[in-house]
Amino acid sequence: MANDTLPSIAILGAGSMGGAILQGLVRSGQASQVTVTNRTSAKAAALSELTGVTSLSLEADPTANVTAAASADVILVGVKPVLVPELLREIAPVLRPGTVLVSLAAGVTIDTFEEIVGEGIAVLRSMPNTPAVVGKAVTGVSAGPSASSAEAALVRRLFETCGAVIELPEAQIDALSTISGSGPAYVFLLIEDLTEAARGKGFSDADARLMAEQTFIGAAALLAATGEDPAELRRRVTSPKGTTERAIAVLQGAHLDGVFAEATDAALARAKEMAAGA
Ligand SMILES: NC(=O)C1=CN([C@@H]2O[C@H](COP(=O)(O)OP(=O)(O)OC[C@H]3O[C@@H](n4cnc5c(N)ncnc54)[C@H](O)[C@@H]3O)[C@@H](O)[C@H]2O)C=CC1
Ligand SMILES: O=C(O)[C@@H]1CCC=N1
Repeated sequence: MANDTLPSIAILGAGSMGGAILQGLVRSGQASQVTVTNRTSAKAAALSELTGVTSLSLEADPTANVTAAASADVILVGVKPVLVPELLREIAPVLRPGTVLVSLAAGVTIDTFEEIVGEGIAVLRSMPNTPAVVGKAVTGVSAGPSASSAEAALVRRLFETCGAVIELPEAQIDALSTISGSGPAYVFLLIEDLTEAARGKGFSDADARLMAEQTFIGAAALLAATGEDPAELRRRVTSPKGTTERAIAVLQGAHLDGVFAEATDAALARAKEMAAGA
């Protein structure tokens, strides 16, 4: 329905994250017009097959970012954090009053955006994650002082095409990033390590992958379908005096909770370094 379609969108730097959002958006059927940019023509070609997507490369057209930004109502900035200021300086001259500018970048503040693009442009900061590809992202969104509540609602709607949205103050977005932004990588690491444990018990690569991966997929689907507390679902696997109990004791003895606290603290410290320009 026309009312459900989103205004025109540009994704500048449609790599792992920008490309995941692109796929979620296209999958939702709510994107009317999306233009994406990448450095190389090969990357651009890979995205040009998607319905309703115009895919440009800097290799073929060095003004691609300016072209894409000039035609969009909402611009997602998906380049690496270190490249953000240069990209903003490049597009600033073609931004129109009412353009909504959304950062995907870790550790780049709304202040940095506003300083470069000036007044009249609504700036919001987001922290999505790659399950956006399948519409199962978690995205944190912080609206800057320049963004109206209608603009914040529009950005929320855009990210809801890719999954769940949490609105939060900018002061908390780096902390959210350490959980859900980076989180898929933690899950994949656990899957890799469980697969390795299966290989170590003599299973073929194919069987080891199947048993580890399908266990994660099945457990996540069970959690989603039942809405039960994970601790309760764990209890249902852990028979008293049984085998799981021994394995859980080892994992808890290794202080997995402390390891996660330490890992997420390290990610948070890195976000602060990045915001300071390191
Ligand atoms: N990968 C992830 O899971 C997440 C990444 N982010 C943020 O997303 C941003 C991008 O990260 P990734 O997607 O992982 O990196 P990536 O390297 O996969 O994607 C960046 C893309 O930008 C393109 N690019 C480089 N220079 C460009 C330019 N001047 N103009 C247009 N395109 C250009 C490259 O072709 C590349 O495809 C970062 O700021 C990161 O902090 C945020 C949340 C999660
Ligand atoms: O690793 C990074 O810096 C980005 C932000 C969260 C996930 N990937």
